[in-house]
This record gives sequence, structure tokens and C-alpha cells, in this order.
Amino acid sequence: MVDDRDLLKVVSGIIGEERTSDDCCMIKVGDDNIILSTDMLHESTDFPRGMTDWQIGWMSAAVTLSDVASCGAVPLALLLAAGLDEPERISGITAGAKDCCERFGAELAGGDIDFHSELTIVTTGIGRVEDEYYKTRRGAKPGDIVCVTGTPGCAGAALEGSERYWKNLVEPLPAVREGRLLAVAGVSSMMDVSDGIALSLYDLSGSSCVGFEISMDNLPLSPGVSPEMALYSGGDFGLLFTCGRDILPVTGVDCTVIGVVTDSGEVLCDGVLVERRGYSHRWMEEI
Ligand SMILES: Nc1ncnc2c1ncn2[C@@H]1O[C@H](COP(=O)(O)OP(=O)(O)O)[C@@H](O)[C@H]1O
Ligand SMILES: Cc1ncc(C[n+]2csc(CCOP(=O)(O)OP(=O)(O)O)c2C)c(N)n1
Ligand SMILES: [Mg+2]
Ligand SMILES: [Mg+2]
Ligand SMILES: [Mg+2]
Repeated sequence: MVDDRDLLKVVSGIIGEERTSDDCCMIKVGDDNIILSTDMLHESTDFPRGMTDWQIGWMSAAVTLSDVASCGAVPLALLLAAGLDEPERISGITAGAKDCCERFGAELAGGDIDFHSELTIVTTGIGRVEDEYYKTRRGAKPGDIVCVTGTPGCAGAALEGSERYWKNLVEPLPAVREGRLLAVAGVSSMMDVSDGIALSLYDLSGSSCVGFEISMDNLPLSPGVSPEMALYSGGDFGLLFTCGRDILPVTGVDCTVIGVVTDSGEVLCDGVLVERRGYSHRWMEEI
């Protein structure tokens, strides 16, 4: 079985690790730092039954604005390419994406339309960030603390049938304001937790060449959300970040310290190795 992270190693061998180890890429244009990110979602793996087309548009915009936010950037614009199984779905999807963009300060500024046997949406986000506020997955240092915003696991709980968290799942809120505030406050590394805390800790560990020691008791849990869900389920779009102890609290950011950065290279929870699993795309074939 291979997953998207295995394939990313292939891509990284061709275009360079630098380009595959962050939520976004950064391109310098004159004095500006332009932030770019793209995501593909499709019906069978990302849009649970019962979602409206408006929510599908909203979620598609939100996942990409979340990546832009995780770099400390201000979102500017979003492009949405829709591979439609039914042509009439375009109106709801576009309205949802536009509403999400407007809520978070971006413009839905273009896209593409084609036929596809399975509804497939690709969103590409563009943002801007100053040198000093640009954040990546690469700055975590041993001795830093590691923190998350919001309450992870709610989207996962909804997938397991908890109706109270349905909106968390289908209308996720990218942490655009929080990402910016944390960047300005001077965190050392940052990413979003779209694929769950466990996988995100491994991603951060790989990019920063550090380890983590977190504690189950520290995980912020909403009612009915198990520590297991908080660690291993995705779709919540909080931010995972590291920083020196002196930086918190950051006014306007609801976050929780879940552990510390170590130099071991291992991701441990209460002294036990965290499983490297979460939300990932898988193929049966070997490569
Ligand atoms: N097929 C690809 N070609 C080039 N770069 C890719 C490809 N897939 C992913 N990447 C890049 O690898 C990085 C990590 O991707 P990913 O783990 O999907 O990030 P995220 O989950 O934050 O969207 C991103 O910067 C992304 O742009
Ligand atoms: C079946 C299902 N599981 C989980 C989710 C929650 N969810 C919504 S978008 C998303 C992440 C999108 O994954 P990916 O395309 O890998 O985006 P990236 O992590 O690369 O930003 C998740 C986990 C969902 N909507 N449906
Ligand atoms: Mg991301
Ligand atoms: Mg993404
Ligand atoms: Mg991705």
C-alpha cells in the first residue's frame, strides 16, 4: 500500500525537498513574498453524504485558505477548478466558495470548468506575507513548546455520527486570523492540521529535524471527542505551531500547549511512540 506521502518523496526527488516540505510555496516577486497552495478534493473521499453544494464550495475554499494562513500570510485570491458530474452543481459550489473567500478576506478570482465522472474540485490560493512573518514547517527547535489552536477531533467525531459537530466537518473555518497573529507574535514553525495532529507532528518533525513529546492529558477535547479522534482524525483545520515559552498567550488566539519539541526525532505521547496515521490518500499498488 502506498499513500500520498510516499508519492511526495518521488516528487521531492524531482523538484527538490524545499518545495514539498511546507503547506505552501513562497515565490519572491520584487519586494513581495507571494504564497501559493493548491488542493484537490473529490466526492468519494472528501464530501460526506448530506453535504450541500454550497458546503462543498465552502469546504474546498477553506482547505486552501487554511494552508495560506499556516504560512502567516494574508490571503488575496482563490481560483477554483470544478470537474463536474452534473452541470447544475456549479452555482451552489461557486456561491459557497465565494462566501468562504469573502469571510476570510480573499477574492474568488477565477478557475476552470470541465466534465468529470466524479465531482472533483481543485482550489488554488494566493497570499502575501512579509519576510519577517513568513512561517514554514522548518523552524521548530528543541526546547520550544508545541501547541494547537481550536479543538481537534470534532470533524472526525462528526464522521463517526456525532451530529453536534456536523458543521465543524462540512463548514470548516480556516484559522486565517490566528495564523497571522501567531506569525506576528513570532512562532518558530507552523502548519495546519488538515490530516490530524499525529500525521502533522510527523510532517513537522521531518521538516524541522526534531521530535515531539506530547501528553494525552493536554489535548484540548470538546465534549464527546476522544483523545484518539483528536490525535488521528483530520478535517479540523486548526494550526499546529511551535514557539518559545515566552510568546504565549497571544491575544486573540485560542490555543493549547500539547507538549515540547525534542531533539530525538521521535514523536511520543506520554512516552509511547505515536502511530504515523491520519487522513491520507492510499493506493493498493506498490511503487
Ligand atoms: N504533485 C505535486 N507536485 C508538486 N508539489 C506537490 C505535489 N503534491 C504536493 N506538493 C507540495 O508538497 C507540499 C506538501 O503537500 P501536502 O502534504 O499535501 O500539504 P498540505 O497537506 O498542507 O496541503 C506542498 O507544498 C505541496 O504544494
Ligand atoms: C471522508 C472524509 N474524511 C475526512 C474529512 C475531513 N476533511 C475535509 S478536507 C480534508 C483534508 C483534505 O485533504 P488533502 O486533500 O490531503 O488536503 P491537504 O491536507 O493536502 O491540505 C479532510 C481530512 C472529510 N471531509 N471526509
Ligand atoms: Mg496544510
Ligand atoms: Mg492543502
Ligand atoms: Mg495537499
